Amino acid sequence: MKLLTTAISNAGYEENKPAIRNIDFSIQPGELIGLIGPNGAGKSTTIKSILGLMSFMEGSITFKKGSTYSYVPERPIFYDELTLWEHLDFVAAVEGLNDKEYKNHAGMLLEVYKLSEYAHQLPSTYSKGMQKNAMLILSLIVKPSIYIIDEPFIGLDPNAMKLFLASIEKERERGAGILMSTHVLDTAQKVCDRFVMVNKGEMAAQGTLEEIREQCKLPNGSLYDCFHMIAEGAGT
Ligand SMILES: Nc1ncnc2c1ncn2[C@@H]1O[C@H](COP(=O)(O)OP(=O)(O)OP(=O)(O)O)[C@@H](O)[C@H]1O
Repeated sequence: MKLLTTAISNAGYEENKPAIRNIDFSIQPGELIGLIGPNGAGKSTTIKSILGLMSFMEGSITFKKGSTYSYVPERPIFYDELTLWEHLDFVAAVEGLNDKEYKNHAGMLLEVYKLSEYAHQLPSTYSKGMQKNAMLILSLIVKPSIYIIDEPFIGLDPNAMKLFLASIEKERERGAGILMSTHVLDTAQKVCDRFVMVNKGEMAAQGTLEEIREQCKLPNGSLYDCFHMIAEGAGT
């Protein structure tokens, strides 16, 4: 039972100028997939294709019937004039969440992420890490089937990183599937079930670390070694 299947023949920003080609993978319930690749490889373009934001795309993106998703962008985006609680109320209204349930859930998340005392302030007054956590809370209260998370680790202190990993672990146990793009390879190696490695707009390797190692012919390599092999076309 797949939550999401991508079969992107090509996608780009201008007609007949594909930025990515042949990106085919799927996400199962409870899986955490790492989308890995050097700068400019096509990770964001892959995410934009899944979100239906590319002007030019051939192929298909198939969500399991009834699936919902939350997208967590790398750089948080907020409404200038709404406090965090007002953002939470807004998301709850749009998603039709049960009032009492979401308020309890949001209160608990604000407590965990140490944002309770800031919840009635504008997120624009928060630090970068606080903004990132606020954005995450807004996605968590929806309890979607799928999370699409762009570079979650940048700007998080070690404690916030631990909290983030605990939150996504809980969501996986609930059966959510997660696609996460990141450059933080040592953490990705520890937490992801499978990887999709893109390079120069194409899928260079995919699978478990074991499968990626085989595809890169680096039987004992780390994810970083495999990344380096693919990005530079070099050995370890
Ligand atoms: N808005 C845009 N208009 C035109 N070309 C773009 C645009 N955004 C990205 N590209 C091109 O698409 C290709 C893939 O870029 P993409 O942003 O998907 O890479 P990425 O893997 O997310 O990189 P990074 O790790 O640096 O964020 C690059 O050649 C880039 O120049």
